[in-house]
Amino acid sequence: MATRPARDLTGGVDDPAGATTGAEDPVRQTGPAGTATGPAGAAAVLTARAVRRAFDGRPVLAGVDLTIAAGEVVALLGGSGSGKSTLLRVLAGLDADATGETRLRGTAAVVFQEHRLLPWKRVGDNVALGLTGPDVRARVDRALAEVGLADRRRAWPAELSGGQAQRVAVARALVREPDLLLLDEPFGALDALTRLRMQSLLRRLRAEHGFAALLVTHDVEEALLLADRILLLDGGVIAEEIPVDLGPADHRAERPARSPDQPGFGALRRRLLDRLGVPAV
Ligand SMILES: Nc1ncnc2c1ncn2[C@@H]1O[C@H](COP(=O)(O)OP(=O)(O)OP(=O)(O)O)[C@@H](O)[C@H]1O
Repeated sequence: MATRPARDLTGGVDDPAGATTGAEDPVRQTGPAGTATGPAGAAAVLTARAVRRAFDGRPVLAGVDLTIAAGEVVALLGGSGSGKSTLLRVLAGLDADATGETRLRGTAAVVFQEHRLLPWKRVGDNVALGLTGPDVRARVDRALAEVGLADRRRAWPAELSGGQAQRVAVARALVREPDLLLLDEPFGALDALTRLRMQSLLRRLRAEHGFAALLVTHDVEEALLLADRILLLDGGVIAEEIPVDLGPADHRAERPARSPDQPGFGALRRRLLDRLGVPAV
């Protein structure tokens, strides 16, 4: 039984700028989230219950439950093939074959590891895809300025570096003023320095816009620096929930408020790596 989703999911796979979930989607998507609350007592921006997905009869998601509070940054960790991307696609409304229930309050936008820009459209037109209204140009300009690319509106995607293209992908998500950003390894393909810059950009944008985020990452350190909470996906379920008890991530700060050198960081890092089966070196 499907209900019409009260959500506007954009930046998706099939239509990078305008993917909205269909009414036929068997994941029951309802909204608004009503009285559901997240762990901190804040209203939930996303609630998922009993999400299941199998491929060729093999269950990958076997009853995932999760809640993300408004403004909360949650990292999703798990071994390779544990189903992180599958879960993110389901939550984004991009998987018609999953079952369960998701509730989104507001708007979500997705950023993938690959920028997924349309090569035949200029940067500004990529960001504007699917938007309507008299102020589209102004919104696009603002979003590009926020990611530091105000001067690249008329560039072609092929003229951009990997990091710049990923910034455009972030602008394309941002311009939709999302309540929730779904990030699937968004910096995974970037070199280490660019990755740090993108993490810093994400922190600044999060501070300015207050969106919640679900960040799929392989990088335990990235999760510990950015997230309020870490979810571990294992055996098709959220096997563990780890509050990041290292002080607030404070996304407003110029520099990361947390550091790998601070007390407790190493122990938490080791615990997560152990949990992921990564041997100590
Ligand atoms: N379209 C598909 N058809 C068949 N199997 C799939 C499909 N998509 C994902 N799978 C399988 O589901 C499992 C989970 O894949 P998924 O990409 O969600 O894992 P992941 O945790 O994101 O992995 P990684 O960390 O390596 O990116 C894998 O075994 C994968 O082969």
